[in-house]
Parts: sequence; C-alpha cells; structure tokens
Amino acid sequence: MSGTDFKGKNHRTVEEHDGIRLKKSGSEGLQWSDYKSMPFTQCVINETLRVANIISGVFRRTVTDVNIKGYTIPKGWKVFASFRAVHLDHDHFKDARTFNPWRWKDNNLGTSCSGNFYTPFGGGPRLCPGYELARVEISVFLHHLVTQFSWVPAEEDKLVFFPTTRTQKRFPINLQRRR
Ligand code: HEM
Repeated sequence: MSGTDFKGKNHRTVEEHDGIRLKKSGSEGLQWSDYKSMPFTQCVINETLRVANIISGVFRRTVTDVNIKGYTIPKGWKVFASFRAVHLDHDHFKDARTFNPWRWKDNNLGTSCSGNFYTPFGGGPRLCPGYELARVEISVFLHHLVTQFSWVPAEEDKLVFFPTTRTQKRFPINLQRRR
C-alpha cells in the first residue's frame, strides 16, 4: 500500500463525513438519518469485512450425509465453511486481493450478495443478529476518526494474506488532529 493509494482511497470517506459535520453545530451527535446518509462509508465497511474480517468462517456438524458437488460429507463430520476463501476468490470478486470500496457502489446490501458469495455475518437462521449494530458502531467510529484526525503512512507497508489479512508492519502512521 503506497501513501498515495491510501490518501486516494480515504478521500471520499473524509468528504462524506465532513459533509455531515457541516450540517451540524459544534459537537452535535449523529442521528440515525446521518448513519443512513453514509453510502460510501458502507462500501468501505463492506470491503473491509470482505478482505479482512475477524471471522474467517464457521464450523458446522453434519446431522445427516450431505452430498455436495459430487462429494459426500458423512453424518457426524465437522466441516469448516471458510468465508475468507470465498471472499478472496477471484471467481467471485474481480481483483479479489485489492481493497476497492467502489466495487460495492451498486450493491450495498451489507450482509450478503446474490449467490451468497459475501457472508461476513454468516447467513440463514444463524445470521449474526448484531450485524446492524456492528455497522453502526464502525460508522460512528470512522466518523469521529476522519473528522477529527488526518494521517499519512509513516512507512511503506504491504498487505499480506496468510494466515489472515494484515499489514506486514502494522501500518505505522503519523497522526494529526484536524480540529
Ligand atoms: C464486525 C462485527 C461482527 C461480525 C463480523 C460478526 C459475525 C458473526 C457471524 C459470522 C456469526 C454466525 C456464526 C455462525 O453461523 O456460527 C455471528 C453470530 C452471532 N453474532 Fe455476530 N458479528 C459481529 C458483531 C456482532 C455484534 C455487535 C453482536 C451483538 C451485540 C453480535 C452477536 C452475535 C450473536 C448473538 C450470534 C449468534 C447467533 C446464533 O447463533 O443464532 N455479533 N456473528
């Protein structure tokens, strides 16, 4: 990740949140309507959960023999459904290892997408009941972060994808208060 890339990708988020601040006085808090007017932030959150979700997948135990794509998973086996493998699969996401919030511009569902290729919060009857709360919390955090601080990378860093997604040098930054 180069410094220029980072600033470019961050810029739209800053604009969105500065726009919300402009309509408010002083330290006036965010309302639900503000949360609902952060479309690009939702794209950033979607993309972060796609590339670097803290939850890599879920375990399941089969209660009966399951036939899937010519394979049989016998009754009683434990399987790991790897969301991470699907989220980083080039067949489902073009340039899957590139952090690109714009890919969500026309598909901002946040929990799943057609074909169930995007499942950061799981799915079906066990879909995470906290998914909207999690998104609100991240949005509020990002709002205060980008409206009160700016930063530049202190060193060149690089994303690595094994065993999980992380930055090689923990992405050191120089942080400055904006206001
Ligand atoms: C980014 C944040 C979060 C992520 C990525 C996440 C992800 C997930 C996933 C993948 C599952 C499904 C587990 C499975 O199918 O076995 C799950 C379940 C669950 N999550 Fe979350 N979660 C997040 C935040 C939250 C929050 C904020 C809460 C509550 C305040 C919450 C409460 C739960 C509960 C209670 C379940 C169990 C649901 C069930 O088994 O029926 N989660 N979460």
